[in-house]
Amino acid sequence: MTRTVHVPLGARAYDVRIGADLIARAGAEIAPLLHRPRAAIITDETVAGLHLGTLQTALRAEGIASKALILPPGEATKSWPHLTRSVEWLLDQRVERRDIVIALGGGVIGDLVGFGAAILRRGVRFVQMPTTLLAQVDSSVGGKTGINARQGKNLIGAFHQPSLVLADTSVLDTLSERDFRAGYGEVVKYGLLGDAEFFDWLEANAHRLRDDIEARDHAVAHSVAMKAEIVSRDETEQGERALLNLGHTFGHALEAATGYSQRLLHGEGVSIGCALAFELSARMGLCPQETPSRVGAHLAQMQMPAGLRDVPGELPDDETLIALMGQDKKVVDDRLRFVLARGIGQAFVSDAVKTADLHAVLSQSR
Ligand SMILES: NC(=O)c1ccc[n+]([C@@H]2O[C@H](COP(=O)([O-])OP(=O)(O)OC[C@H]3O[C@@H](n4cnc5c(N)ncnc54)[C@H](O)[C@@H]3O)[C@@H](O)[C@H]2O)c1
Ligand SMILES: O=C(O)C(=O)C[C@@H](O)[C@H](O)[C@H](O)COP(=O)(O)O
Ligand SMILES: [Zn+2]
Repeated sequence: MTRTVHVPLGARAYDVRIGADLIARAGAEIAPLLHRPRAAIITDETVAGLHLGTLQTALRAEGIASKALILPPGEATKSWPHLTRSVEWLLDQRVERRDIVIALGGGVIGDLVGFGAAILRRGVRFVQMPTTLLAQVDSSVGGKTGINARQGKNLIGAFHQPSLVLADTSVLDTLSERDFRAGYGEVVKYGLLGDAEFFDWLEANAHRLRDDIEARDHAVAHSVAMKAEIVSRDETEQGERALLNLGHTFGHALEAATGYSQRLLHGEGVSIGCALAFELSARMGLCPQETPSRVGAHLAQMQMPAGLRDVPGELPDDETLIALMGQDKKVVDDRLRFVLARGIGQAFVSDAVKTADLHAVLSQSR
């Protein structure tokens, strides 16, 4: 069964199609968007080895010719050199303003290619074909695109909505345990930020997501529907959309501190960040201590990292981590703003965090 979530953004509205074997049906899904029968695909080496052939065959079956650029896998690819390489390759392919670029891969490829599409000839359309759990529940939807800087995560980018998202949930079978688990960090985030019932469901069912396609499709579709609702009300993060950043002030600082390396994946940073945001909320008297304990118990049950102690190797001191948080895009007038919570599913944005509480939460988790 294929589920469809519509993202109602007026002239930039699009569908997110979710279900098994969508890559094999991609030609028919994409053909109506094309003005001429050709498409440029950008992907990474791992995904190319596993799924590019299926995509190109599906396009060919509909008479669509395609060329592919294959980039190295990993967070380091979300950087200037690979942006330059991608955009220059697209220009070499003579991709025109009415053509379509396909991003086939995880959040790294989606963010990079989406940004490339945003700036190519001042904006060409693109299709997200997310192949990780993280990309299917989060990064392929909502139009945040960009690359990392030495100074911080996603600091160079643009809002550029895709024209279509095809989330083939069967491709998650080939994902490593670690990447699947990291993606779960963004799934659990939705329950924690705004849907206590979904968190209850995850407590009971999350262990089934890896092997049970029905449970997986439900979790992906529910997450995407939540994101679509928030994004449709606040496309460019003037307010409510910041809730989707739960856990990210901590997580992004940790990713920068570990050099965007395999030491800490984005979803792992988000998992740690969510745990710390709830600890901070309890310390500030916003919610009872039982709430972070419940969050921590679920993360432990799912074998998710939940503290600084779970990051392998040395981390910088608290001052350095807090300085890294200073580059967060939620900062206003030099003041950090955190997503905190009054309970599970009751997140809000606050600029009232005392540095002493921040230090206490960070050092307690080392
Ligand atoms: N734009 C947004 O709204 C948004 C939201 C969340 C995260 N992000 C960004 O997403 C990125 C993380 O994305 P990610 O976790 O998907 O990482 P990723 O793109 O690096 O993918 C993780 C790994 O899985 C491999 N892979 C991908 N699909 C596979 C498959 N089906 N089978 C086997 N291996 C596969 C990749 O090659 C890679 O090695 C971060 O840069 C983060 O900042 C963006
Ligand atoms: O879509 C959003 O909005 C999010 O915040 C989703 C996050 O999971 C994602 O990691 C996003 O890229 C972070 O945004 P940023 O503005 O803090 O870079
Ligand atoms: Zn994220």
